[in-house]
Amino acid sequence: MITIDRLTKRFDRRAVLDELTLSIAAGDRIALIGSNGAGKTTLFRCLLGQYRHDGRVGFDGAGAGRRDAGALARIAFVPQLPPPLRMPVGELLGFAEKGAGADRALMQAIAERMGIDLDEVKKRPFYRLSGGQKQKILVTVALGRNADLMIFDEPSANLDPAARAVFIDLLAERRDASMLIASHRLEEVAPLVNRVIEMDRGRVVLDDAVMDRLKAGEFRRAEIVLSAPHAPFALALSGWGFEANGAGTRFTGPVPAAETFRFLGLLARYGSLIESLSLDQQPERVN
Ligand SMILES: Nc1ncnc2c1ncn2[C@@H]1O[C@H](COP(=O)(O)OP(=O)(O)OP(=O)(O)O)[C@@H](O)[C@H]1O
Repeated sequence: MITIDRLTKRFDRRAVLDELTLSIAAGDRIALIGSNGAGKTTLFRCLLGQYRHDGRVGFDGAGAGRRDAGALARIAFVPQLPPPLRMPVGELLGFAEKGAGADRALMQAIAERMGIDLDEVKKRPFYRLSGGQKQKILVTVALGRNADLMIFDEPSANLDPAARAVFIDLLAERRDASMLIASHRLEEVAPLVNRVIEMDRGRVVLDDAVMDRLKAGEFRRAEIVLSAPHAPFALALSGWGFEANGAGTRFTGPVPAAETFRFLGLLARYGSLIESLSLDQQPERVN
């Protein structure tokens, strides 16, 4: 669907994307991870034709390097920072409907589930809404139509926990859609994706089509060594059925293969305590 070939973007001569090469196929549901400043947003902006760049971005193999309006219209994008739109929300929804083929009834239903009343906010200028309300409207617009690819840049950052859970459900209901989701909460988006791409300093450092390989009923054996005992960590791991040594510094146990990312997401919270971690590559069956 999209082929990115040696994409380089410089700001003030500094390469923020550095010969990045990647292809995205229909049906890919990608979690894009990487530390602050890794280049995720810049990649999206290049994909969407908002930045000039070196290298090529091709859609559907048609004239690599060319992006016509038609190709871009097939992408729904929810930015990390909502644009400062002065137009009333009702007008924005009208544009989505008439200009981008969004379905009014579907948007209404999505907004309701996200916990925002469209009738109540339709007269208000978009930029006057709260951060979470803006995000809910942008998600409503993005999910209110049948885009070929949905790109979300930290979509749940401003959402309250209830809306975040609904948002994840809404995405899970679109199992067949292609998605590219930048998130610092891998554990949250892991159940939605079939591919994880990690960026570091403008390059792809990991590209793993993992989830489809993971079969229900397979486990990986993990061993974690801490620099010091830590009661909250021990409690969290006991919930996963892990055993601890007497000193409370070495933990071993099974990780359901399909939950690998959720498990690693949990460990990430205790990163500074972890001295070593091993996770068997070969899944084993536990009866
Ligand atoms: N318009 C710009 N002008 C100059 N530098 C920029 C511009 N936009 C981004 N950068 C720089 O490019 C680098 C990558 O930024 P980018 O927003 O793509 O990172 P990111 O991976 O999305 O980060 P985060 O996880 O914090 O959202 C950063 O060092 C940032 O300061």
